[in-house]
Amino acid sequence: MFLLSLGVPSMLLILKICGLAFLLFFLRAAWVIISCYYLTPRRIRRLMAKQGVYGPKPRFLVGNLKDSSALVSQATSRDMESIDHDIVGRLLPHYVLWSKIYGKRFIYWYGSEPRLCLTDTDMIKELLSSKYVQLSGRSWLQKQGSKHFIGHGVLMANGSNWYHQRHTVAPAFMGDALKGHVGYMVDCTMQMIKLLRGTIQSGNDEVEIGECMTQLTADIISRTEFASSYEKGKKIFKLLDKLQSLTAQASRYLWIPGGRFFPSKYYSEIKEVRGEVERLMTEIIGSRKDGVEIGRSSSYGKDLLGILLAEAQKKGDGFSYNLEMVMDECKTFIFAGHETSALLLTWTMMLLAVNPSWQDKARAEVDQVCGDKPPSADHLSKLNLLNMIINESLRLYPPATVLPRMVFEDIKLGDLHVPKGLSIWIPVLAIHHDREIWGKDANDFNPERFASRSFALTRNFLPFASGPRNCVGQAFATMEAKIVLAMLLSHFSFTISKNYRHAPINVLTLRPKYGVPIKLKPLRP
Ligand code: HEM
Repeated sequence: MFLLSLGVPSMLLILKICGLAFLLFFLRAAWVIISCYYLTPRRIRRLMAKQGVYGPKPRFLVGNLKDSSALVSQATSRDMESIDHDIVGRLLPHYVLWSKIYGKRFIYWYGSEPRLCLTDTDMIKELLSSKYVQLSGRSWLQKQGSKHFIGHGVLMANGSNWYHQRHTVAPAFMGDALKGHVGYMVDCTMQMIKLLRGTIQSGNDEVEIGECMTQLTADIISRTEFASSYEKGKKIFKLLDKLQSLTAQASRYLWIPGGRFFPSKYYSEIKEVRGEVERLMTEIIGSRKDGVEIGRSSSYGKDLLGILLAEAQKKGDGFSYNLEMVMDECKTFIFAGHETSALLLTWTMMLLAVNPSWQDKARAEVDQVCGDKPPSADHLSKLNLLNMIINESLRLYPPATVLPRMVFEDIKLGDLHVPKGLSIWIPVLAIHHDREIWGKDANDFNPERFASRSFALTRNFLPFASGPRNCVGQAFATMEAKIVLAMLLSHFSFTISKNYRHAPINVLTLRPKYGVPIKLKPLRP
C-alpha cells in the first residue's frame, strides 16, 4: 500500500538503492571469502616457502583435512596388539608422515586455516612466553566451535580480556585456597572407595576405572566451584557433557565458508540444554546473592563462584564480568577441570596395574608418609615417587596431545618470520615420545627419569603447556591426582583385566577407547 502510494519513479529509485545495497553486500561477502579462503592462505604459503617451510599440497577449501582424517581413522581402526606406549604413529600418523617428508617444521591446512607444526622447543618456549601471550591465542574456528558450550570463559578468551579473566580466577587455585580443597578431595575419594568396596562385596571385583574417575573428578570440581550447591553443580555437569557432544556435532562443518549458517538439527537441542544449564546456574547464583543481600552471609564465598560474583560487583573501565560471563567461566572450569584430570588418573591406574613393581613401591611410600590416615596437605610434598609416576603418566599419555596458538600479529620466532593469521600447532605427544629428547627408552614406562627434578621442569615436558597461559589448574590437578591415587593405593591392590583392550584415541583429549577395566582386591578390612 505504502509502495503503491509512492508512484513509479520513487519505486524505481527504491529498487535501485536496494539493488545497489545488495550488490555491495554481495561484493563484500565475495571479497571476504576470496581473501580468507584463497588470497591469505596463498600469501602465507608463499611466505613460509620462502623460509624453507613446506608441507603437503592443500586442496581447495578442504586443505589437508581429508588426508589427515583418513590417516587417523586407518591408524586407529584396530586395537594395539599389546600394551605398548609407542602411540605417536597411531594418534598423529599425519605428523609422522609429513615430518618425515618435510622435516620437523612443516605447514598443513585444516580446511583453509594454515597450521604450522612446530617441535623446536626453544621456539615453543619463546611463543608461550609473556612476550607473545597477548599476540597469540584462540583462533576463530576454536572460539566459534565452543561458543554455545563454554562461550567467553578464560580458556577461549584472547588479549586483554584473557589477561583480566586469568587474574580473576587464578587465586581460587593458589596458596591457601588450594590447600582448602584438600578436605573435600579426601571426602569425595572416600565416598568413591566405599562405592568400590560395595561393588566388590556384591561379588564383582572388576570395575571400569575410567568411569569411576570421571564421576570422582566431576564431584570434586563441582564442590570447588559451587561449594554447598554442589549437588546442583553435578546436574550442570551432566548437562554440559551433553552440550559438549552436541556442539561438537554441530560444528563439524565450520571450516566450510558460511558453515556456521548451515541449518543443523542439533541447534534446537543445544538451545534447550543450554537453557537448562543457565536456569540451574541462575538459581545457584540467585541464592548466593540473596544470602549476601539479606545479611545471612557477609561475602559471596571463597569458591570460584564467590570470587566471580565479587568481581562482577566491581564497576570500572574496560572489562567487567556480567551474569553471562560468570556462567561461561563456571562452565569453562567444569569442562577444563574434570575430563583432563579423570584421564590422568585413568591412565595412571592402567600403568600401575600393568607395572606391579611400581605399584608396590608407590604403596610403600604412601604407607610410610601417610600411615593409615588420609593424605593431608603436608604429606603431599613428601610423596616423591608418586609425583614421578604422575609425571611419567603425563609424559606418555598427555590428556592434551596438541597445543594450538593462532598468531594475531606478524611475529619473529627464532629465525622464523611468522605471519599474522597462522596457527601454530605444538604436537606435545610427539615431543613427549621423542627418542632424541628422552633416550632410547622414550616409549617405556620409567618414572625413574623424573627422579631428578630438572627433567620435570624442562621445556620438553608440556602436559600443562608453559608460560603465563599455562594450565591455571595445574597445581589443583596434581594435588587431586596425588590424593586420589594415594588413597586408592592404600585401600586396594589392582591388576589389569583380561578384558582390557589397548586402544588409545584422540577425541579432543587422549582417552582409552573402551575404558580401563581393572580387577580390585581390598587391602584393609
Ligand atoms: C591432568 C589434568 C590437566 C591437564 C593435563 C591440563 C592441561 C591443560 C593445558 C595443556 C592447557 C593449555 C591449553 C592451551 O593453551 O591450548 C590448560 C589450560 C587450562 N586449564 Fe588445564 N589441565 C588439567 C587440569 C585442569 C584443572 C583441574 C583445571 C581447573 C580446575 C584446569 C583449568 C584450565 C583452564 C581454565 C585453562 C585455560 C587457561 C588459560 O587459557 O589461561 N585444568 N590445561
